[in-house]
Amino acid sequence: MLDARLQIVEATPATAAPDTADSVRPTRQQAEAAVRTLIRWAGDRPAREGLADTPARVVRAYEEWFGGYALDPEAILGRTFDRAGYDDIVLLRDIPVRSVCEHHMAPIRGVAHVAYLPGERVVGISKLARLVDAYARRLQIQERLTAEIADTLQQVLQPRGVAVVVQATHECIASRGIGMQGVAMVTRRLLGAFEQDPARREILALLGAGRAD
Ligand SMILES: Nc1nc2c(ncn2[C@@H]2O[C@H](COP(=O)(O)OP(=O)(O)OP(=O)(O)O)[C@@H](O)[C@H]2O)c(=O)[nH]1
Ligand SMILES: [Zn+2]
Repeated sequence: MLDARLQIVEATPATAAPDTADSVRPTRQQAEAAVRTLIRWAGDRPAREGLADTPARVVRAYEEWFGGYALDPEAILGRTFDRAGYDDIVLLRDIPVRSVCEHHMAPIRGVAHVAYLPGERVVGISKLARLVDAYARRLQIQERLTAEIADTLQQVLQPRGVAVVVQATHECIASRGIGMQGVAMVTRRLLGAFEQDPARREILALLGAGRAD
């Protein structure tokens, strides 16, 4: 039974319109039609009363969950300030991470800790949280999310060092597949001065997560 349904679904791409090309953004109407398809795939009827407005809601929700594509992470770090004589670690802890795994399109939830050792300039601390959010609200794997946050901060601000740790749970592990709750994934990227002791040891002690030793 399941195989028969799969065959039907797989047969349709032959009739797909050219506007399904990879780089072309569908219209809102097309996106809503795709949601109706998924509702039918789930086994329900998009026309029933309770689901009538669901495709429009889901499409609006996607604009929030995937709002990161419309943001320019480098521009977020555009305004900087003189470091005012401060030259030690700046750390923003427990920045909420709300992302979506690119393998299952299931939620990734957790926190990011973002630290840097200032060069000449510092950045407004809210911008570190905005930077995390701009990359999180895309289809991601945690490794890329971590690397993108660190690399952008290093490239734009050019501090003496950058450290990013992300700790998150993946709904695709918790509610399907292996079905294990409470499993956390920890990723980190240490750049510049944080690549070597003593700065490496200090930042890992401060972060208390993702330690190598
Ligand atoms: N490295 C990495 N893997 C991830 C991330 N999010 C989800 N995954 C994993 O991506 C993998 C995809 O593996 P596949 O074998 O192609 O997919 P699957 O059959 O659904 O795998 P299972 O989840 O084991 O049932 C799974 O092992 C997921 O746990 C992530 O951020 N980073
Ligand atoms: Zn997944």
